[in-house]
Amino acid sequence: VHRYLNRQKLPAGVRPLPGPRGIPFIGRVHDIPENASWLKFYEWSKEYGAIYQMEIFGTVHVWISSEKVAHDLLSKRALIYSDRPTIPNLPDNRTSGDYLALLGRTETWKRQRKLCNHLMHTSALASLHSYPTRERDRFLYLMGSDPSKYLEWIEQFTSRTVSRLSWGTAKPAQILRHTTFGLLQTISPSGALPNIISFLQHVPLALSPWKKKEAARHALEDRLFKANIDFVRRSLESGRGEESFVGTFMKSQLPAEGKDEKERLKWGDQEEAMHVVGLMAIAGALTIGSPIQSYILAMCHYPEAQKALQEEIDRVCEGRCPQWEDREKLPMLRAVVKEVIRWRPPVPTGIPHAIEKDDVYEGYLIPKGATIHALEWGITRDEETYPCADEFLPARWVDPAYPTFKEPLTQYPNLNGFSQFGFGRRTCQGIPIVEQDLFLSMGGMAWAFDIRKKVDPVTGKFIPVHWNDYTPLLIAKPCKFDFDAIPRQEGRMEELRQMFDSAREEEEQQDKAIAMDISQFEKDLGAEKIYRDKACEIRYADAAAQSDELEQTASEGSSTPLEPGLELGDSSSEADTESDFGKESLSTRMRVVLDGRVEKTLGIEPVVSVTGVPGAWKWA
Ligand code: HEM
Repeated sequence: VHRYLNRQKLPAGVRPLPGPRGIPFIGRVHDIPENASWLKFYEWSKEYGAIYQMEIFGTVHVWISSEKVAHDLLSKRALIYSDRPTIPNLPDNRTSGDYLALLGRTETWKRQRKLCNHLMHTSALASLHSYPTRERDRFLYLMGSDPSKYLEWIEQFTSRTVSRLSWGTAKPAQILRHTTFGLLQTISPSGALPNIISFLQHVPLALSPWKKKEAARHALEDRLFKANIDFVRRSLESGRGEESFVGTFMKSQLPAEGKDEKERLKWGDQEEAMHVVGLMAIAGALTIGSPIQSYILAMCHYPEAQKALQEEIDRVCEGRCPQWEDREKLPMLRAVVKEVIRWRPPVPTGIPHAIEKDDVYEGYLIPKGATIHALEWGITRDEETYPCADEFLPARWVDPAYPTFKEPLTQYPNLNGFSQFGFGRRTCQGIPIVEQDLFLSMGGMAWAFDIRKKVDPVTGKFIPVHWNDYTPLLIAKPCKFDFDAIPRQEGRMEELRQMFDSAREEEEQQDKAIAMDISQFEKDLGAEKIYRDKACEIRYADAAAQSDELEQTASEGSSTPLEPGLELGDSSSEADTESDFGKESLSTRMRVVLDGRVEKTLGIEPVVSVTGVPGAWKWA
């Protein structure tokens, strides 16, 4: 009926957009695959064109697979294309002010966007950039110690870095991971049924498993953000705290001589800053792991690209690990960063916009209220802009033979204005963080390791690595695969260990000055999860110190002494990664090993008593 009435209203010469015809009422929901839906949307673009529409449960969805069309509409006509659709599983997303990226085009959104921009530029680029470097140093050593746990190390790297940037401490990182991956499920089309069958949003709380789960998750997130704000306030009062986004906000609120009162209060109140910084932390914890994982996947399939990158790093850095200050001299590293994002877009279906008024584009009607998707996957497959689009080809950014080449190479390629960060007034505000985290982590891995497919010890052949199996949520990440990360030179692990130790010492010094107490969250996640981060660190540091001994004991079989340290149950090592979120089976097995004997098998309670407050851990 909706379609029929709309057709009656079309002015002369205006047609509805082409697209796959749907079944009455449900539309086209039946043949959207649960996995890699972007491939299906892209396939339809081949049939119906760079802009087409389809209906799902009465809502018109418009899919755009061309950068030009996306710019024509989302950037040039931003006045009417900058709203966000309602997310059925989070129906107050447009008004509540909790998540800036999901807010409708309201005054709250405008104010929050300005604050986010202000915080990013006043603090991230100035004094905070030692955090990503320190966390990168820590990450490289953990990767080298046990590459099979790469998902855990990457998630620790991204969530710890963004926690430190946001609140000046890495302590909230584990809980942030937990609440953030829950939010991703809440908002993803394939994460919760009401997002597809939208009338399910009207099921009352008492009967809706999705609403109950989201309410519990949100309550935990709220407590975490309040505790973080409280910690930053105490840090500032004590004069011993570290720099952070929230710290920058609080300082801007302080009255000072000569400071105009209107200027002082223009960024909104503390509650609002809490949500803006919270969203920045959520975005950082959610997204940056995707390209880091895709980098490893690319290196498994393109060893020659890895060689070219290593050649540049070795030549420019003369044997040392690349630093952020080297960026002008490392165009190939910047090209690899950009190409990873193009090759495997982290947000392949884009974050949808909503249109506020009927519009006509090249004779086609785009109806008011439609959900508009810039299909990032499709945009990156455009052969005119990206010849051999399916290939991982960093040279396209630094070789004049390709259409994407741009000079000067001291500045380009970079991520500013890249289609993969969206369009118009809603473009991503996290690019400075993304650029730095990826430059440091990918550059560090290329310097430290040869990444390659694992060799099967029986057949002597490479174990196959998938080409394009990705997780189905809004932020897509490669499904787990096996690979080797082999230190490139003798002594490199020792160098990594020293970098790790110095990062850890620095953090311990900071914690000694003032540490955040996260014990109030033990009952929410279990102490094991919260403190695992610290425990892994100690275990791996100890393990490396005795690497010779370890090699020996491994060859001697099970009767040999165990190495000292804290052992975590196998399933716990990845229990909090995105793919495992929501599974209730948390391993609580922890063993303390001293003098080669199991001293104690610990559950949640004893762990607390052994570790004490985080930061006060002492290995006896
Ligand atoms: C690889 C990492 C990332 C990718 C690929 C990415 C991509 C995107 C995309 C596609 C959008 C939607 C743009 C649109 O609607 O047109 C977006 C929005 C946003 N991103 Fe990112 N992002 C990343 C990391 C980050 C980080 C680390 C932050 C931290 C500050 C961040 C903050 C934001 C914000 C605040 C918005 C919402 C802007 C608005 O709605 O007004 N992003 N991002």
